[in-house]
Amino acid sequence: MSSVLGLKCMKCGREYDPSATRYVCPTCGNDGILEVLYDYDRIRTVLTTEQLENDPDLSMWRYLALLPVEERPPSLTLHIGWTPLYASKRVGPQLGLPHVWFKDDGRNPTASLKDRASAIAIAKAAEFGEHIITAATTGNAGSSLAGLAANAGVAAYIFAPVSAPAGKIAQLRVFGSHLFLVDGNYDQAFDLCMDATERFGWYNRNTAFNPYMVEGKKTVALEVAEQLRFEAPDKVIVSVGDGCIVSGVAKGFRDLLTLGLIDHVPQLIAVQAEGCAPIARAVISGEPVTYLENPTSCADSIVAGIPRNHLMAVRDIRSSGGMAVTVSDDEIIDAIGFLGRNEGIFAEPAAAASVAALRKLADGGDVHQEDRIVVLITGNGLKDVQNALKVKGTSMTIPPIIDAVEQAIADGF
Ligand SMILES: Cc1ncc(COP(=O)(O)O)c(C=O)c1O
Ligand SMILES: N[C@@H](CCOP(=O)(O)O)C(=O)O
Repeated sequence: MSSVLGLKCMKCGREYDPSATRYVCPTCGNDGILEVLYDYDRIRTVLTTEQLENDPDLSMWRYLALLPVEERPPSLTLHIGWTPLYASKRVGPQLGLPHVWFKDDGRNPTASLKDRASAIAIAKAAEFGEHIITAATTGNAGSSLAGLAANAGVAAYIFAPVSAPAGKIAQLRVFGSHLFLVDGNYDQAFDLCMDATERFGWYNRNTAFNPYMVEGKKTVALEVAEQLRFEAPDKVIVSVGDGCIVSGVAKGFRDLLTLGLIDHVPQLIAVQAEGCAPIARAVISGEPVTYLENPTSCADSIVAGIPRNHLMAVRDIRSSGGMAVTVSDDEIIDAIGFLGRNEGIFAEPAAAASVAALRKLADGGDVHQEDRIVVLITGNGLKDVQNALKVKGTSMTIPPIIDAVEQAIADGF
């Protein structure tokens, strides 16, 4: 049985019955993003540390009591969540930070954190009796929905910019989605997807518009807390595009605080690329978000000039006592190699942006030796090999002759 009490508009505060309202606040429109309200008194009786310790289900569904679904969708058998939280072996120590962890969400079935939200989309579509689900995407949300839809046996209609990285487009094709490659950017693909949804009546997974996506994304925070034995970290570094993951992380920690399972919400450090930083700039300046018409960055996943969840994201970053950082494309590419060769973790550019931020914060004295810091690795590097190849590695081309190897080694290779 779901513990959802209702949906509350973050703008006007009106509350709605989830059986009558599916998406945004009917009064405030698209700015009226709805937040899911829970019966925490009931959840407190079923979600305890003892219950979790004895739960053999090592996936996101171990937190079912804190999710807005009736049941784990029987049709969805892919393993989602409970991704590794690695204590940093060399990156943290090299930066003078002995307490750093990487949460490797690239280990999800379609290789990004987005699977957590898509799983909830599959579950809600089943509850509503919908068989076609749609999403706009820079590549990850769409390939995630496509993969999970293929597993669950429902259809996915996806709108992605034609410039999306080849690995993500390959996933979208392989998973059999109905793929519209939009000759425009992500923001335009989003608007088109919304128009199409209205015309064709599909179930809409789109960020912010669908109030349940944040709930799926929050499971990453629930896992981090449990993996740290409910000693919440001091800081969590999150790369930000539309601002839905960062709000999910905030919601997850807030839920645990309300349940008395942790004693504080970590400071959220939002990271954006210099070429697309509307949320970061708003957090830094204290001004409202200004949209960008031509955002650019190699970190395609966080290129959202019109961040759809900005109101909630800015609120959540500020109320956590957090901050925002911007990083350049060069710093991002460099961070892919820094993380890869020091930890053996392969991050796509948007995910490596968090590592670039950690480095910048350490260099600037904005994080400290005693800080317990979790860095979210939100997507796997194999999704974007073209950018990964910009990392300077140690390779040389040789003829297939042993003497060539000997010579190379003698030369110090
Ligand atoms: C790998 C990766 N990192 C970070 C983000 C940013 O998430 P959000 O758009 O919810 O801020 C995304 C997608 O949006 C992503 O795919
Ligand atoms: N960058 C995102 C855009 C939308 O993601 P969502 O999960 O917030 O809908 C992507 O990965 O496609």
